[in-house]
Amino acid sequence: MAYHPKGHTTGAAEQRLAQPLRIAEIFQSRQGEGFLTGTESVFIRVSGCNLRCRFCDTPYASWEPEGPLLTVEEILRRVENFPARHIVLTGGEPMMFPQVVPLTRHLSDRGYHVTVETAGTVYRPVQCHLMSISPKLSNSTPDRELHPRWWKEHERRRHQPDVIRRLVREYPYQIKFVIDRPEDVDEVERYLRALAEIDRNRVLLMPQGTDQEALGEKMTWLEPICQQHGFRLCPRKHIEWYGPGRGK
Ligand SMILES: C[S@@+](CC[C@H](N)C(=O)[O-])C[C@H]1O[C@@H](n2cnc3c(N)ncnc32)[C@H](O)[C@@H]1O
Ligand SMILES: Nc1nc2[nH]cc(C(=O)O)c2c(=O)[nH]1
Ligand code: SF4
Ligand SMILES: [Mg+2]
Repeated sequence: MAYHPKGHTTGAAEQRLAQPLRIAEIFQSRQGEGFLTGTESVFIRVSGCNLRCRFCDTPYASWEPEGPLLTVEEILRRVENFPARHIVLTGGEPMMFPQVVPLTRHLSDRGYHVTVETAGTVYRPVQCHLMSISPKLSNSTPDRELHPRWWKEHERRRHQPDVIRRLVREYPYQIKFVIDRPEDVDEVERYLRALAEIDRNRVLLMPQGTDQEALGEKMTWLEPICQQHGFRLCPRKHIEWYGPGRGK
């Protein structure tokens, strides 16, 4: 137990909540993915992830987490320097960190619309208006020979059906699957059969890729697959608008 200046003690949970968060970047851009595509938003990218996707487009927030440690108060101050009224809390994996609970509460109290981008492996009672879940399929697993430890941890952690069930029960949501090969859609269908509570109208299929060339090639076969299966296509518009790279 730690001494608290107001005269009472604080427990370990309270102490963790007061710890600063590592933040890879805070920037304003247009939401490029999902139901709110096109909406001007402030992106808060938390550094650190419990998974290691082979294709992760933000390795500076997962494989090699970067950025300064900022308190919730400092994050709120920085966010208020931007005009947008929508927030996208992303990462890395924001739901790993208990501080996102007070952060989302303060943002919502200040009138922001809050989207949380998560792989859906950890539950926390955040206060958000859209839970944007991107469950990780088998195509995300890193190479077993190159990364034996992360191969094992990734496989153990990536599929948490009880967390997904709770998130879709408690929040307005969208589900974005990353599709690398046409066969991945069979895995999506098996996934949705096993989690019958997911509404197919809320499912989007997103091509795997970090540049417009790769995304464009995959969309030639993904678009007709989406039509056949009745899923929405999620083209990752920010890459078309701004190109690859950080902070956009
Ligand atoms: C960097 S992740 C951060 C949030 C959370 N860790 C997650 O994976 O949902 C943000 C979004 O980018 C997607 N993503 C990451 N790398 C990608 C890639 N190479 N191609 C397509 N989508 C990708 C994720 O699936 C997720 O929807
Ligand atoms: N423009 C833009 N839209 C996004 N939507 C989700 C993103 C993310 O990295 O979570 C993202 C991003 O990084 N940039
Ligand atoms: S879960 Fe998200 S942030 Fe983590 S490695 Fe996968 S895509 Fe990157
Ligand atoms: Mg992104």
